Amino acid sequence: MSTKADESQHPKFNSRKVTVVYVLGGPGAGKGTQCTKIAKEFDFCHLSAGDLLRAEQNREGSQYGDLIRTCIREGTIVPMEVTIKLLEIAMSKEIESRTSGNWSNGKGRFLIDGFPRKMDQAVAFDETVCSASLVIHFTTTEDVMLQRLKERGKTSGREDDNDESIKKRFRTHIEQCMPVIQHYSKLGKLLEIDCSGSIDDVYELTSEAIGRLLS
Ligand SMILES: Nc1ncnc2c1ncn2[C@@H]1O[C@H](COP(=O)(O)OP(=O)(O)O)[C@@H](O)[C@H]1O
Ligand SMILES: O=c1ccn([C@@H]2O[C@H](COP(=O)(O)OP(=O)(O)O)[C@@H](O)[C@H]2O)c(=O)[nH]1
Ligand SMILES: [Mg+2]
Repeated sequence: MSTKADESQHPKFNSRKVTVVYVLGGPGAGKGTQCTKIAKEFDFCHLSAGDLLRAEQNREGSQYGDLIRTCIREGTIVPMEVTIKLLEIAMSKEIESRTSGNWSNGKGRFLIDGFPRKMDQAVAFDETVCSASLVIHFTTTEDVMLQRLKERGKTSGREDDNDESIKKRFRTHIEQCMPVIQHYSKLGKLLEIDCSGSIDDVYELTSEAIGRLLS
């Protein structure tokens, strides 16, 4: 994978054709869980930035494997060029592969889960790939997130679902991700959803918001 900038006109996807929803929230808030459900009901493509990074980390021949592994373990943010390129490639592939229904004529709907987590990524993605239509922020306490991560850690096999990494990820969320959330709040694109309740309760609120966006 090369991160060399291409020379096409920016942004790559027109936000009137391609609907992008960023899904943010602290580690363990339930972003992935809600995105999976929304993608099924509303014909969105769910792209988890973390999953794309983990796949790139494990890809034979990747020049970014060690960098990604270190960032994930330390709970820091991988340089934006890497993550943006992975997302852009995944979006292009999905649009090319779908030719009917909501996706005809190069249209598309994407839930971008766990991205952008830092201001530089937010500005660069909006300007060069696609401007987000909506930003969902799942909010709850660190205690709730910690319990969920501990439970997930029993089976996830993730190198960052341990006490030390979790502490660092909480700090990164406050220091790097909260400014992104404030940025979208100022732009009037932010929707905060309390995710303290059950998966079904949170889904009810989330699906209502997506329904409004698409209506
Ligand atoms: N509303 C909820 N109530 C209880 N557990 C939840 C809820 N949402 C998600 N979980 C569980 O918490 C863990 C973290 O959820 P996940 O979707 O992976 O969060 P994130 O992607 O934000 O880190 C998973 O084990 C998931 O099954
Ligand atoms: O845009 C992103 C998204 C994720 N990550 C890294 O990937 C890790 C795991 O992200 P993921 O979204 O999978 O974690 P979750 O919040 O779902 O637990 C983060 O802590 C970061 O180190 C990153 O660098 N940039
Ligand atoms: Mg996740």
